[in-house]
Amino acid sequence: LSEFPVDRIRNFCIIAHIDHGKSTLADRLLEMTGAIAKTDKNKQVLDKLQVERERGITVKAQTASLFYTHHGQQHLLNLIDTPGHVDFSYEVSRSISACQGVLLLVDANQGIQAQTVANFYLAFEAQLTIIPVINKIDLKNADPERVESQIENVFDIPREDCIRISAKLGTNVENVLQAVVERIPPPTAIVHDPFKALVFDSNFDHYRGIVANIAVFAGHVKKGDKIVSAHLGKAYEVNELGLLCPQEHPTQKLFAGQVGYLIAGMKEVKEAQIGDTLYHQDQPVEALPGFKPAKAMVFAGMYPVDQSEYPGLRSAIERLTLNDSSVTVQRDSSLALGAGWRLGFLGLLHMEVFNQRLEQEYNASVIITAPTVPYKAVLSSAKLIKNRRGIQNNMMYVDDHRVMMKYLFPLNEIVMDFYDLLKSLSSGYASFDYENAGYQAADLIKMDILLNGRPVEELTTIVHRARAYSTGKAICERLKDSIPRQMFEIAVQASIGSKIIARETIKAYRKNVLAKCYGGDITRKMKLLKKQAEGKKKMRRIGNVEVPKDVFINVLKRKEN
Ligand SMILES: Nc1nc2c(ncn2[C@@H]2O[C@H](COP(=O)(O)OP(=O)(O)OP(=O)(O)O)[C@@H](O)[C@H]2O)c(=O)[nH]1
Repeated sequence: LSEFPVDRIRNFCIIAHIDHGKSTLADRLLEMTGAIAKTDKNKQVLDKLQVERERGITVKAQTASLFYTHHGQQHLLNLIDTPGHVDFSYEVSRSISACQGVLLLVDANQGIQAQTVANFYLAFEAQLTIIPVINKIDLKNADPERVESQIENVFDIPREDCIRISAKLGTNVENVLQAVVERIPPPTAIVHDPFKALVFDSNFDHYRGIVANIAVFAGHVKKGDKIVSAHLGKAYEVNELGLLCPQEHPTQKLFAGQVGYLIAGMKEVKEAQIGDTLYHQDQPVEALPGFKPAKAMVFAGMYPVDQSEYPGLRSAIERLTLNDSSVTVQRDSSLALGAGWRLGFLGLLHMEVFNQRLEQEYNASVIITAPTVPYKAVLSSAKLIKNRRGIQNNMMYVDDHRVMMKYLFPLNEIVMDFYDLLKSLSSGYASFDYENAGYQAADLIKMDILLNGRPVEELTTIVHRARAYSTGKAICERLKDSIPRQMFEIAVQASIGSKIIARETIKAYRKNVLAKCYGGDITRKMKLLKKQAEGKKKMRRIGNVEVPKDVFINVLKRKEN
């Protein structure tokens, strides 16, 4: 690929509420531009991570360069697929910074939802061209008329701008490609200026070191060039670069306006900061503004199951945070668990996904403590919504049937399971998004959970005084259900200071794994014992009690009717 005329380049992403069909539309766009073969097996091709495939959600933004001929002229369209879940909105804002336009995708049946609004404002504030696309018009209950009215009401975009499609069947998807070329402006990149690129994503490859995804804002870069990263001022030689189609496609050069990948002998995670600027060694440029650091909302301790695994886990966490820079990491240590880290996440799903990626991509086994939210402490010594200490702030009608309400909530009330509950109470109709509203004074106390008298650090929580008894009781009951019976009786207690406020008992029981091996087959015996020992690795010892490690998260999820 030689230099591509900048006026025939378009950088865009698809933004939408979760499940409105971004990844499916991306599949169709890839097929129609020949980036991937057209088969019925193309399902969410850009969702490459194992966790994405298992959960059916997009976690990481992915990039693909597509070639599309419009009025006889070849255009280069750089598509960035973005995640829809509220916990991953940081990825959305990063993607947007490399684009000039967005496809705002709305489900023809569900209409505008919480993340549709949040993502719209991200794009709107960045002054991008917004193309409204109404998806799933093939559904029996599709009501594109109504969704167009919502788009007019809420976003002030004329209904004539909307494109009605079915990403699943491919209906009208060609019109989307045309609109991308016709409505979105090309990047304002200048090919003759000195090279300047934004690192908008990076990941660690076991064989090649750090692979940075870059958007070239000016000039060009080629193999063998000496480049500098503005953040550390360190120089590197470019070993490889190319386009993402969506597979890596090595090229000789990358030019202004293009988006691609670059490998330049960066070995350490801190060398490829997301938001960093790259330039030629002999032609320094002013660094780009970079990104606002993501604000962690949920914190949890993370420890190796065995302290000997500490160094391995440290490098796994470092490499994974390179690919997910919204996670904050601080070293921490605990009497019971040894050396570890305190990690900050954007939400609970984010934390679970991070944990799963550590296990799947880095083969790491970790103990994660119960998540907490930040509190500011002063030391001296209605439904669902009323239950969660919510205060209504404002309300706006999206159309006759839908209302958007804003509430002020204590973060700890919504972090664990509010989203799941809201969904089930409203049969899936309600949707939810949040932003930080600052600290507020509240009557909070510290509650400990004890197993046979030993406090379980990971389950210590801060609760509202009025809710201490019911929460303590519920946690004890859930612990009783989730801790397997052991050879002795276990007392499960909740306490405030020295006062016990709830108690459950787990009866004794002996699990003899050898019971089924009648005779003396020693290898079989060893196998079973080894299996049991491996099972125990997933356990954490508190005093003499073995606790399965997933208990720590599950126990704190509330179940309300
Ligand atoms: N009937 C119908 N179903 C569709 C259409 N487009 C997508 N879907 C379905 O909607 C579901 C969600 O689609 P995805 O493409 O995974 O949605 P997404 O917005 O990428 O979801 P996240 O990446 O998790 O945010 C899948 O089951 C798709 O098959 C469509 O045009 N018609």
